[in-house]
Amino acid sequence: MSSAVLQAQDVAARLGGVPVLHGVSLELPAGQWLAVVGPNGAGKSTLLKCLAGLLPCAGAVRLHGQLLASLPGRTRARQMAWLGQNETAADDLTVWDVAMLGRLPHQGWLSNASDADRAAVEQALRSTQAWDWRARPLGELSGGERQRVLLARALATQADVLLLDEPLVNLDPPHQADWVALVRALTAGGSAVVSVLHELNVALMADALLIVKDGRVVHHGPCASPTTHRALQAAFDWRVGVYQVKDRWVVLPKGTPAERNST
Ligand SMILES: Nc1ncnc2c1ncn2[C@@H]1O[C@H](COP(=O)(O)OP(=O)(O)OP(=O)(O)O)[C@@H](O)[C@H]1O
Repeated sequence: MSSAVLQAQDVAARLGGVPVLHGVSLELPAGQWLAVVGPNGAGKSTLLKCLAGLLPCAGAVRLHGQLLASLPGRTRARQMAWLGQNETAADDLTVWDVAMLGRLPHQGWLSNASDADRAAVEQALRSTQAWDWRARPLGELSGGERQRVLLARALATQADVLLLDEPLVNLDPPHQADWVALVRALTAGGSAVVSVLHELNVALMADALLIVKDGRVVHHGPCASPTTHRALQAAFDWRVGVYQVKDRWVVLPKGTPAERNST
């Protein structure tokens, strides 16, 4: 029996009748941060939606060992939180109410929010520094502020698996750093996080990198491994370089053919 909190076996998906994901398998242990990277159109968001059970797919996805398809919707929503790409949310809802949406899987039909719900929402809003805006309508916020509120909604669920599609969109560098610290705190507490990221420098701070290209996993390995770095450069047609700066790995675009030919 696998100890993975999330497991995908031979997952394949079609969009508009076109196959876009082919035979993806992965295992995510508790306490791990997995970054999913790859070129535009590679199938990263499609994979994340399949893992979340938001898109019909072939193969099997298991959450805590149970087939996702066999889990009641509320159970699944309590165990797995979701932040989608370009999410729309009702702009006239207050920040507080948007974050409270993350508590819906915990609430009874038509029942009021409990003390536990309110405490979870406060903690989530404070952890993304969105607490001060709690009475403001979502529609009044900037792109980055809005993203932090939507992240708080996912955190308020207190799920132990978080699936986040481009969570850093619109976040300035200090808030990207805060996001990394938040993810580290979550994984230290035993949660597992899967994040689709275009910010490769941040992705290389994860525990493991899943590189997707043309709908297939071309590499899955530790972020510090030279094999992973080579696979990352290959996935981007050697148009990026991976360099060590102090104790970090950074990725830089290679502009000219001469740069591309250099190591
Ligand atoms: N409704 C659709 N019908 C056909 N193809 C689609 C449809 N929606 C998406 N696709 C295609 O599926 C592929 C995978 O899309 P997906 O959004 O998963 O890629 P991605 O890796 O997340 O891309 P990006 O980095 O640009 O966000 C793309 O080639 C996209 O054009």
